[in-house]
Amino acid sequence: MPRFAANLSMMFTEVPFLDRFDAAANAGFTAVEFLFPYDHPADAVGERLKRNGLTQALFNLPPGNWDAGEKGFAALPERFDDLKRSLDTALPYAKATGVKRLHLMAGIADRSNAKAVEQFYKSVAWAAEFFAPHDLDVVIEPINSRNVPGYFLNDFLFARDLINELKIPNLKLQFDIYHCQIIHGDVTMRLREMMPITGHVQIASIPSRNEPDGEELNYPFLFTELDRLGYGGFVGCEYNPRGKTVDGLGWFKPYAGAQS
Ligand SMILES: O=C(O)C(=O)CO
Repeated sequence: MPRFAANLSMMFTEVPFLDRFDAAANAGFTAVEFLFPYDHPADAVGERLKRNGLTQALFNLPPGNWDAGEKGFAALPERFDDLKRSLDTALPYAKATGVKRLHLMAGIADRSNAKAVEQFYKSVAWAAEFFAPHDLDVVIEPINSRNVPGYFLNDFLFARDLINELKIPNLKLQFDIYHCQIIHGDVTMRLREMMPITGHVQIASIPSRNEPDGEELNYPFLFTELDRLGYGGFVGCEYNPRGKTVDGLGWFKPYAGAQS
């Protein structure tokens, strides 16, 4: 049965960030993920996690100025120094939370620009090698162009080829089923193909990005498929609740008893 991680950047936003750990644990989650913890001291984040007996499944490396539209630097040659600094910033948070994987964001850049492609390969390899001695994986995630216009990494096949080409053991794919369905469709066949390189999975309904309980995809089927494929990682609930977070957890009830 999949082990679900509540995404605390999108779920439980009824309460302040640090209180969302308590809320997720009270709702039956044993793991959490979020986008960025950097507004809070690493120790405070680690303390909330441990107090609630939660596992940190994932978080993102610093993206630059998110509110100004920055979405990471990995494909931006002129921001390589910022990228290197972002790895140092994330490390204390990784240590405080015990997380085992970090999402490296690509940034807004044109994939037909050879310099951006070259820089992305370089940054990805640099980050993976930086984190390897700390027993941390780096994951890269294709994101659909409707949610993030201009995002460099908007193609699962490009990500797959890069991972297979670089052959860096701690470099993996973040397979967000929501993005895959919007970009390519044929989600089950792509999960089957890409499972060997997948380090993290995320979910949301399509097209609304709400609870995974209806709309375009049959999630109970996909959860069984993840089990059948032997996926032992986390399934991040990266969705915007339609109303109050707890009111939308009907989909989670059949799985809540088996989350330890
Ligand atoms: O936008 C997304 O899907 C993300 O996971 C950003 O990290």
